[in-house]
Amino acid sequence: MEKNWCLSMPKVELHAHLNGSIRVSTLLELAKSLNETQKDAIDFSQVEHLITKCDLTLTEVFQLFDLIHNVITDHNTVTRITKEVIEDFASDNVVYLELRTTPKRNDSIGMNKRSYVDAVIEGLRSVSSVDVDFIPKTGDSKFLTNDKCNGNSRKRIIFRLILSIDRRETTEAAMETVKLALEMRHLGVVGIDLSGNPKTGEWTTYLPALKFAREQGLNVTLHSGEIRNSKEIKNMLEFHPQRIRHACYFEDEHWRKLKSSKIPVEICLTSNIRTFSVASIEVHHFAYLYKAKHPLVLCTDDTCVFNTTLSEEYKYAADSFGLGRWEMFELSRNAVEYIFADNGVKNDLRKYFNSVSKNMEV
Ligand SMILES: CNc1ncnc2c1ncn2[C@@H]1O[C@H](COP(=O)(O)O)[C@@H](O)[C@H]1O
Ligand SMILES: [Zn+2]
Repeated sequence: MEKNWCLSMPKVELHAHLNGSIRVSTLLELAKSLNETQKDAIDFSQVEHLITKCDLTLTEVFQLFDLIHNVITDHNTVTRITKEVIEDFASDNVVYLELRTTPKRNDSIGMNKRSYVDAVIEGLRSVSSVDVDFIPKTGDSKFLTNDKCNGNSRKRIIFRLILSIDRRETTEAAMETVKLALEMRHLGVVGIDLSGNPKTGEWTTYLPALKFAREQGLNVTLHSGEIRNSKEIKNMLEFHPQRIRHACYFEDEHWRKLKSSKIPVEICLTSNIRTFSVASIEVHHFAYLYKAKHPLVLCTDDTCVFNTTLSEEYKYAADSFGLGRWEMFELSRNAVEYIFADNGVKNDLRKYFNSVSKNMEV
């Protein structure tokens, strides 16, 4: 058996935040240079400290996000980190990537939500080491079949974007994000996410925007159950989003509702363990849901913040729950059923996974 089969296996990533997935070397380089030019703008030693810390409380995770956001302030940097994040996922053999990011404003440099997302799209266009398929097409694209050009086959990745609403935002700002997502559907925006510090704000603030998104045919995914909040979890499940993330603090009533609803769960093992949202890997709900054959997708959340990759998440699950190469391949293949891209992309991916499945049998 190949040594690093989790790496060579094709994978589908459905839950990764752009700014949380910035390359560590890039973050340190940018933070250092900002610290040298504007001493008061950032505390470099704090970035270094948090980035190398093994366990981070949720409060520290959100402190780190604030530091990252202090560094990533202009369009060119947004473009650069997007390009690098895609290159990194492609090297990890991710063949379909749904990246999410919160559109931001920075009035001092004329950045608005639209220009922020334009800078992300510019990042997709600027990737040269792999082919990035982000424009939705009609019909079968056969995108993942190897295109032999002068004897060289190029690596390809299918990419779709989800726009996030941060729990610090207002109803109006959330609505602006949804309208932007609708305007940018032709550029591969497929859904809306509600994320941000779970200790902040009320999710009902965003209900009008989330309902509007759904009415207009956008997919919705919610961060739910990252902290104990029984009423919010119950109401989120009743909203019936297309996917849900975390599910750490679910109670019996929530599990029953989740299982009968068949809402797929985006599972980020390292993120849950490192933030103490789950006490230990032995009691992680992955095992419970996997046994119940509930729809599941393994994801990274924030590769930079949690110092992980999708291959490492696969290895972690395989080692922790005694799953073999074929079971992990099936987990990856099943994720195709829960992507937000259209049926054309789904069919392409199904065919692709079928074509490589014989290499995965032990
Ligand atoms: C650890 N678990 C988590 N729980 C909740 N929200 C999270 C998160 N990890 C990331 N984010 C959300 O994603 C933003 C960073 O990426 P973008 O600036 O949008 O690209 C964070 O500020 C937070 O709102
Ligand atoms: Zn997340």
